[in-house]
Amino acid sequence: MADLVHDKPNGERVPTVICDGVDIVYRVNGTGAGRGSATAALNRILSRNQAEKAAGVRRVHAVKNVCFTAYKGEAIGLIGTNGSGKSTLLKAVAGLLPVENGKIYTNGQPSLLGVNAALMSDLTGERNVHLGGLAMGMSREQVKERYQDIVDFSGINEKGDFITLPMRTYSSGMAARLRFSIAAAKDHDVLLIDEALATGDRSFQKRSEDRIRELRRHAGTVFLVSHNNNSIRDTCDRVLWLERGVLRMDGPTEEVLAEYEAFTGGSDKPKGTTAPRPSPPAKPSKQEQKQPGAGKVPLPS
Ligand SMILES: Nc1ncnc2c1ncn2[C@@H]1O[C@H](COP(=O)(O)OP(=O)(O)OP(=O)(O)O)[C@@H](O)[C@H]1O
Repeated sequence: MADLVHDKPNGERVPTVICDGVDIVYRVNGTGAGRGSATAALNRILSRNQAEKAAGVRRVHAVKNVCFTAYKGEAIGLIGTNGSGKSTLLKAVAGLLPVENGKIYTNGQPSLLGVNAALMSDLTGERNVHLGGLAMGMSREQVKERYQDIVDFSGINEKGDFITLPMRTYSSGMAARLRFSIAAAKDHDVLLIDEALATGDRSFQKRSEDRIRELRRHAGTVFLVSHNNNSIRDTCDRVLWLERGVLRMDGPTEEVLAEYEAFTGGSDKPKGTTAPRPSPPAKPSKQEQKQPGAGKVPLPS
């Protein structure tokens, strides 16, 4: 990953993430074919692809030739039906997955906040706030200073003194709220949020959305993966729509959501899931037209 320029005094938009022709491929071992030393010997003389085939490695091409540029101050929604590559792309931007082809450039440190982000279930919420804060790069003093705000934001203590109980006693929603609150306590250069808003009650979602807006004001870039189109509407001004690993559309939230909702019939499942149907034509947005490679790409059949 390369570092980009930090600030432009002439008011030009500052890029924070550039994805340039990114392909991401998972390799799944143990899908049945050859084993043992004969295979190992064969692997040495075959090309990588042939060797993987011989060893029973299945390739899952999760993200295909994705190009976009994100700028400081943007909140970008990532949408698409199940298995379309949203989480995979987010992990790659966070630097947690290698790319097969292409490049990802980031300006500043990306932080991935997933609902599965690891906190220690045997430790109390309080300890997790401290450890989580340190793990995100806050100093001890900063964590101490922000501790009460984090707990208040999470709402964990609204129904009793839960913060001093081990996290294994929390409901999944409570745990997800605490994770979000810890991550949101810091100003991030690039904050990547995977479904965090899907958990928690409406008032917590509202607080989270407000906090995302605040993070944007502090000049970061926020990516939000969500199946909740209303959260995307309330939070994001730009949306990337991935379908079967391909960037299908990149543009203003309303334009992209309108096409997406026509495609899915308003829900997250494409209409007529029993038989494949041709997708409706979607116009590239003005923004897409300006950004090479960020336009609509035909889906593979
Ligand atoms: N660890 C993995 N190993 C192999 N294949 C994987 C792995 N993780 C994801 N995939 C595959 O990659 C593709 C994209 O998955 P991904 O989780 O990125 O989709 P998604 O859009 O985030 O889905 P969802 O909306 O259901 O969370 C899917 O085909 C999935 O089966």
